[in-house]
Amino acid sequence: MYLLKAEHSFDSAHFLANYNGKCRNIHGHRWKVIVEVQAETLINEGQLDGMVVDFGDLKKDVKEMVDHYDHALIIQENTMRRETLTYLIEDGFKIINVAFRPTAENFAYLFFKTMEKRRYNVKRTIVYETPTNCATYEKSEGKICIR
Ligand SMILES: Nc1nc2c(c(=O)[nH]1)N=C([C@H](O)[C@H](O)COP(=O)(O)OP(=O)(O)OP(=O)(O)O)CN2
Ligand SMILES: [Zn+2]
Repeated sequence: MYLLKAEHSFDSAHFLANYNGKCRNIHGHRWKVIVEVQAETLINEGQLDGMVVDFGDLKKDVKEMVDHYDHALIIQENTMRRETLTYLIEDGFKIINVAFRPTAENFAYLFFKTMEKRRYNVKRTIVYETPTNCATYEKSEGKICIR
């Protein structure tokens, strides 16, 4: 099995609503995202001969995906007063509403699914929220139950 990795980072702020601790406050991270794609065989012709996928294409797609969140305030829907949100938007802040709690786990899942939609055979995605905290999402091996 061949495994390729691409990595990109973005800076953004978030907060965890209904969290009993310091992370309930708006705070920022440099999020590091690692995407691993896999293949059993290599392409054996043309420009991509000997490759799973061109690193350049993979890196470009990972960058494009994460750049959307760069220098934004990421807010879970309905966790901020409508007026506050309106003022922030009116004052020109980059706000991204998400339907999920913005945890490393949920971002790992989101990035996994996004890369799958882009037709990559994704093995796993890893999201570092801090240099030492990361969450991984990976396809679990299908279990066959024989009775
Ligand atoms: N399983 C998860 N737990 C937490 C998440 C998460 O995404 N998944 N996120 C947070 C907060 O966003 C927080 O920013 C990170 O927590 P923490 O480890 O406290 O980060 P610090 O680097 O600030 O820790 P210090 O050791 O105090 O420096 C919380 N939990
Ligand atoms: Zn955080």
